Amino acid sequence: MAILVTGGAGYIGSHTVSELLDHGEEVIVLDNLEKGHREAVLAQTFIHGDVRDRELLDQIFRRYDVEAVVHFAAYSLVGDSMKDPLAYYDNNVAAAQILLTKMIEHGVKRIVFSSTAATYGEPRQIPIQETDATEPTNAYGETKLAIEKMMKWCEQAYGLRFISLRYFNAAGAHPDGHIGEDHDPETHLIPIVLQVALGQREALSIFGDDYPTEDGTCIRDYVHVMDLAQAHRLALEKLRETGKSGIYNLGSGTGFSVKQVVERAREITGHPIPTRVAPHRPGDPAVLIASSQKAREELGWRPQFEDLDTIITTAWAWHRSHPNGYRKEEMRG
Ligand SMILES: NC(=O)c1ccc[n+]([C@@H]2O[C@H](COP(=O)([O-])OP(=O)(O)OC[C@H]3O[C@@H](n4cnc5c(N)ncnc54)[C@H](O)[C@@H]3O)[C@@H](O)[C@H]2O)c1
Ligand SMILES: O=c1ccn([C@@H]2O[C@H](COP(=O)(O)OP(=O)(O)O[C@H]3O[C@H](CO)[C@@H](O)[C@H](O)[C@H]3O)[C@@H](O)[C@H]2O)c(=O)[nH]1
Repeated sequence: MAILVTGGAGYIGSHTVSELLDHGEEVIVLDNLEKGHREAVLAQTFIHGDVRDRELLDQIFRRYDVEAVVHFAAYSLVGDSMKDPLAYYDNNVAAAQILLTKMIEHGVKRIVFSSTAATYGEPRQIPIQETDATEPTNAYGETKLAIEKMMKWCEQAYGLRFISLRYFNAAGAHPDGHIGEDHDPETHLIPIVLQVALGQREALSIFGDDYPTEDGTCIRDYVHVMDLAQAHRLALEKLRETGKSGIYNLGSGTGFSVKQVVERAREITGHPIPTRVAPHRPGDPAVLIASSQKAREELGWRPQFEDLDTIITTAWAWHRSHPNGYRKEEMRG
């Protein structure tokens, strides 16, 4: 029996595929490579195609004995989603609707889904718990929440079993150094900070220093990508063993401001990392910090790379050895 991983050529998907392979799972990756990288795909079976391609999904589900789907494929940028929400409804909500339809048609009833802290919006309490109100402040979070609700109704109607993992801010790289984060254009804080340290950018633009936080910059909960990968493996096991659906936060439980991240990166890289203050980015909540107690208790999640220094150190090792991401050899050659 195989696990179908959509978006397995992307950042979190590729690290999760690595984790699943290390634990003896058979993995099939489906990715359209719009954002992902062929070089990041560690699975033996790679299908280059789109989740919205109904015929392709029919072929995949007919040909392979798929036990469960891990669904990463999506658009995932807060700022982008405010400029073009319809693209997010198409690639996130419509794509999930097609995927779920085909899963149900072919009798595949287990899914682990990449959800997000952005489903909560501006939190009413910190740390955020799964039972807290979900009022997204950006279109991206809204699309992920819509998919969670779609899965809930599919459970009632068709017996789908789902685990939705609401990640906070994914960061870091595989400790082996062979895969890491490579988005183009890069918009995420930690890789941008490290690109400044590498001399690829002049300075970091801090999106607002007048938020209601101690130093005025946004606070986020950074969680190591390998810890996210572990949680997906455990979620699959949980679905197999209990058949119980659920929603789980995944974060470290500790928040760091943009300025604090820059400070730690200065220390670790030995580079001054200049910054300048820029306007707020639309859709950004001031503070997002997770309570991940439920994941620890019910999934048995045990993060191994919890502190920010480990996150930045593994990311720095990847960026230094792959200054142009997966295009390293090509650029040199
Ligand atoms: N990076 C984060 O901090 C973060 C936090 C919370 C949730 N998430 C979610 O985790 C998932 C993965 O995020 P990531 O940072 O690895 O992003 P990513 O862009 O690196 O990976 C997404 C992958 O999906 C592929 N893809 C997108 N649309 C597709 C489609 N229609 N058909 C086939 N393939 C398609 C892309 O080519 C890419 O390889 C996303 O669903 C995202 O919303 C990410
Ligand atoms: O050049 C930059 C980039 C980011 N930031 C700030 O840094 C923080 C983190 O930003 P970023 O790394 O872009 O992540 P988020 O916008 O918080 O979103 C990430 O984390 C969310 C969960 O919290 C996920 O849902 C998203 O998919 C993922 O992109 C935010 O306060 C940004 O305003 C800057 O100040 N300057």
